[in-house]
Amino acid sequence: MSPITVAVAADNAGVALKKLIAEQLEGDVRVAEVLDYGVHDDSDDRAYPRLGLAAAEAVARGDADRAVLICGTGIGMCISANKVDGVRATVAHDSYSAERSIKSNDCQVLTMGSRVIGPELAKRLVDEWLGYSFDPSSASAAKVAYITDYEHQS
Ligand SMILES: O=C(CO)[C@H](O)COP(=O)(O)O
Repeated sequence: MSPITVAVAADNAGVALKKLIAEQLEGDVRVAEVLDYGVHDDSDDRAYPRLGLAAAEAVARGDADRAVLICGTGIGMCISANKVDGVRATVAHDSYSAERSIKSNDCQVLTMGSRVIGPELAKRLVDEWLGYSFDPSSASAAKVAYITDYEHQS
């Protein structure tokens, strides 16, 4: 896989973890570029959908290949990102879910909760997650296509 562009975003609950994840991504040879959609410090109290939607829209436009979004639980970021056409987002705080989010579901967006997961585990999951890719010839592809078809109907 050639190096990819990863968007990151967080609300003020997740900004400290986002900084750690962004630093790790910037030092990873599998990542060509990190696009940071904010917030940049915890005095910025913009609500999570504003940040998460901006990053998810970057994925939908093709400006980013993937995104890592962080709030207190990861849930609000996940709900927000999934509202953007063509974006599949998941909360994952364990290795197996992070893996299957790519291999089964072709998710472009991983969300995590800074109040749920510790920084070292979060960094490890992101490292593993970068190593997975979706196989469009797999049996999972038709299942994901069903979701995309539904999205295009509405
Ligand atoms: O975790 C969040 C949303 O899922 C966010 O960081 C905090 O949201 P709040 O509990 O509504 O303030």
